[in-house]
Amino acid sequence: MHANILVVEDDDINFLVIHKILSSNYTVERCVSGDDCIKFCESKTPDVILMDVEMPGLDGLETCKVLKNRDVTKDIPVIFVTSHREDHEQTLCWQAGGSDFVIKPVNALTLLHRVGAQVKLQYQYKKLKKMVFVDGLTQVYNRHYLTSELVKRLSYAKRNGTAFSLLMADIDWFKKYNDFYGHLTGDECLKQVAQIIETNHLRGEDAVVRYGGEEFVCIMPQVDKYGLETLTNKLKQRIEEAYISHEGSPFGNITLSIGGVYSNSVSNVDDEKWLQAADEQLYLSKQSGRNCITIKEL
Ligand SMILES: Nc1nc2c(ncn2[C@@H]2O[C@H](COP(=O)(O)OP(=O)(O)OP(=O)(O)O)[C@@H](O)[C@H]2O)c(=O)[nH]1
Repeated sequence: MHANILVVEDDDINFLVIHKILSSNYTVERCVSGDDCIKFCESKTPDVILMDVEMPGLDGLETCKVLKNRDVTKDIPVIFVTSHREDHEQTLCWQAGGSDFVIKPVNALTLLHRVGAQVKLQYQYKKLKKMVFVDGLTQVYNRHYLTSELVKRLSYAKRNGTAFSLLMADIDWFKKYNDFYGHLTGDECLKQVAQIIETNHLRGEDAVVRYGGEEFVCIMPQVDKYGLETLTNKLKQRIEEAYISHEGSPFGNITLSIGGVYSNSVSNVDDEKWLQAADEQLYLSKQSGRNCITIKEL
């Protein structure tokens, strides 16, 4: 099972030993301090972290506590690497939120088994999460995901003073499409549209959600007004260029009406307000004749 392992270790020799043991089974990356590790996890999500307990600056226990307090990193299992064997030291590892620990000097087989167990658990956890949060027909996220993620993502953007955008897109005249082509072809059309929307979002942190029958929501952390305008225009164009024939529509092909809201520096973390504002913009697009985009600042 392939996985990315982050080793947080300030000592070169210790790192080389761990790297030698793990690198034939996993991709191994390194951070040399607690702060380095926290920064690393803001842009990447390792499957498992191997954390040295004793490091200058933020030690391994404190670093683990920070990771466990953040929504985006709290589910990454942390295995401590410690030279302490005392009961009290072991208790501290569990209390900091560690999933396991190995004693230095590390035994190669023990390390491989401990890491392997966490990788397997993480793989099963991700699979289960996908089943709960992914829409069966289109394979994009479902509404449960939006309910659980949107507030978290908005809070994160507010804490960091970053931009955020959200768009709501609805297929035009879709009832007529179903009436003309039948429900099964309608399902295929939904799958194709979902695919086009998803490939329009290349950043891993963007998320595409099937919000209703023929309605999709995209959440886009760190996307400002300019980014939202670019992405929505590109999406409208991509749907048009897919030329999905729609005899019941005055446009002759499948089109989208799009409503978008953005904040260049998030202050409002009320998810309902964001969705309602995007819905209002979508309504304006429908009112303006469909196949168009309406955007507003929140
Ligand atoms: N094939 C298929 N159709 C669906 C699914 N979910 C919802 N729909 C259909 O989507 C259609 C939505 O119709 P309306 O809400 O009237 O919207 P519309 O016809 O797209 O009209 P406008 O949005 O005003 O342009 C209904 O006919 C639903 O039955 C689905 O999973 N599969």
